[in-house]
Amino acid sequence: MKVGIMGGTFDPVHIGHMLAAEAALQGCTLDEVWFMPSHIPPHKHEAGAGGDERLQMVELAVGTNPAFRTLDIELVRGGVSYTIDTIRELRARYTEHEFFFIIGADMVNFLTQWHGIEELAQVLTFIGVGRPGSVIRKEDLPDYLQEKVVLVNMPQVDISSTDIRERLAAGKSVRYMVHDLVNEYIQRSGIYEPDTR
Ligand SMILES: Nc1ncnc2c1ncn2[C@@H]1O[C@H](COP(=O)(O)OP(=O)(O)OP(=O)(O)O)[C@@H](O)[C@H]1O
Ligand SMILES: O=C(O)c1ccc[n+]([C@@H]2O[C@H](COP(=O)([O-])O)[C@@H](O)[C@H]2O)c1
Repeated sequence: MKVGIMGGTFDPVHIGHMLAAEAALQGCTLDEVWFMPSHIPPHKHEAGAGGDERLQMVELAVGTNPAFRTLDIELVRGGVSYTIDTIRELRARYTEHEFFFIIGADMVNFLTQWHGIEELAQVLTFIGVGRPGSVIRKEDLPDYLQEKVVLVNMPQVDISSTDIRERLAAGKSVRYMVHDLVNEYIQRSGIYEPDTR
């Protein structure tokens, strides 16, 4: 089975993530995409919402799509979520699966900075999906990575979790930027309201 791992902080999950996953699923004929919230992301600020909350929002966004599922492996492991540790664990657990890792175009140019990138490039293929404002320079990557990065197009949406958190903090609507059920969850739980943190 061909599985695309969609790793992220998902603070919160938004339609850019869903469109990227769908584009990778279709563009690379994957069987499934597994959405995997990180515990502590390696290269950025710690998440605002807790792991359980981010996982719940991802579960709501994935819904009943039979090709999508959620994976709590990094939240369960704790600590900093290095992809190399995760992929080693997944390959040991699912010996028959072929793994792909889906990333936004903004991340492709920084792949060389990932922990254990040479080992990662041996055991999986990265799928880079277009993201507004990012130019993918595959030719700047070392040879061993160029052949392990596949690019797919997606309908471009200039949305980030940062924008969404800022909009919420300013009391603005994020309707249609996130799945309706995620929007309801955010409103009901108040997780991004400044006074609850
Ligand atoms: N609008 C988008 N289009 C394409 N890919 C995206 C988009 N938003 C996020 N991604 C990709 O999804 C993955 C997970 O992203 P992440 O959870 O960090 O969201 P983010 O919106 O970039 O968050 P933040 O604004 O908090 O940094 C990353 O590979 C990222 O590049
Ligand atoms: O392992 C690494 O060195 C590494 C460095 C940067 C990002 N990642 C992974 O890439 C995914 C997207 O990262 P982010 O920061 O956009 O949430 C997420 O699963 C991270 O754990 C992994």
